Amino acid sequence: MTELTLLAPAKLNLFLHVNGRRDDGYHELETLFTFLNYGDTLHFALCEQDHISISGAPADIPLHDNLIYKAAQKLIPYRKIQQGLDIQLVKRLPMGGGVGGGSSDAATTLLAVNKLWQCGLNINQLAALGVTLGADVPVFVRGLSAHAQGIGEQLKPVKLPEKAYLVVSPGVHVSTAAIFTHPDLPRTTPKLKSGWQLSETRNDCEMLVKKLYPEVEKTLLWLLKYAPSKMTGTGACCFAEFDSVAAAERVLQQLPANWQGFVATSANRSPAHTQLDVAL
Ligand SMILES: C[C@](O)(CO)[C@H](O)COP(=O)(O)OP(=O)(O)OC[C@H]1O[C@@H](n2ccc(N)nc2=O)[C@H](O)[C@@H]1O
Ligand SMILES: Nc1ncnc2c1ncn2[C@@H]1O[C@H](COP(=O)(O)OP(=O)(O)OP(=O)(O)O)[C@@H](O)[C@H]1O
Repeated sequence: MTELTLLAPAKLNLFLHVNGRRDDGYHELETLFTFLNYGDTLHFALCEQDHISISGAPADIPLHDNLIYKAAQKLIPYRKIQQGLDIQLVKRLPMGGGVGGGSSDAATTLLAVNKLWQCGLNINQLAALGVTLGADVPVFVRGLSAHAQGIGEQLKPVKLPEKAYLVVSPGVHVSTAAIFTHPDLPRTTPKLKSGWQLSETRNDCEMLVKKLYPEVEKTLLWLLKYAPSKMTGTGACCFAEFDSVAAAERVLQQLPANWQGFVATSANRSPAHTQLDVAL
């Protein structure tokens, strides 16, 4: 195999509870991850030059800071093929949107490059490399919708009803680090007890982000007119849940002009994994 094209799907946090702060500054979380059949596309090709090049990346991310580059670098010690990589990125996911775009790009890179360079690492090894790149990377590497604890890396796969989602990006960039270091973030939600229901959950970051970014509050108020809605991750994107793609599309048609949105179905298995199975 010399080339691979894979999706780097979006994730949604169907809820996000902050249970406490650890000594290293990271937060103990409880969250429910699902994947969407929508995301960035990454094309990987082996090349003769021993380099890693990326085309199509947003201009404001220097090559060495790109999580795609960092993920490929992690695999260099394991490669069996002395060839470089030319990577093409089609960026669709809003950055700093809470849909995990950078983390998903990193995970898709680990999955694809592990094959192209014949590294032979298993999923546990790739997830362990992934968490050094970001707390959200392991769920994308493992590729199963999951209930997560720890910093988001302790994953228990769960089967969720597959729904249609309208995801709206209010056009503001929220820094995950800024939210997690803010003094007003609530950090004391108790762990859910067994038998918990989604109706008893929420996104603990939502109130603070709405206060700091009025556009996020406006977006949620607008979506709530049509369907149950929440913010994902630390924002800024918000999502509304529908029983059909057609119902979600009807609301997308009415989206105010200054907001971006997309409709996608959820998936219990990451589309990157499904595509990888087909390619192998
Ligand atoms: C909020 C979520 O999107 C929920 O899925 C993730 O937990 C964030 O995952 P991520 O973007 O991959 O996070 P990282 O790149 O590891 O960290 C970004 C910033 O968020 C903080 N952070 C992240 C995850 C976590 N459990 N506690 C934290 O306090 C980190 O200190 C860091 O300053
Ligand atoms: N390939 C990449 N795609 C997007 N962002 C990247 C990438 N590489 C590095 N980054 C950096 O990571 C930051 C966070 O990007 P990302 O889109 O993952 O945010 P997010 O959706 O809020 O993530 P999360 O939900 O995991 O908090 C960006 O602001 C950017 O500086």
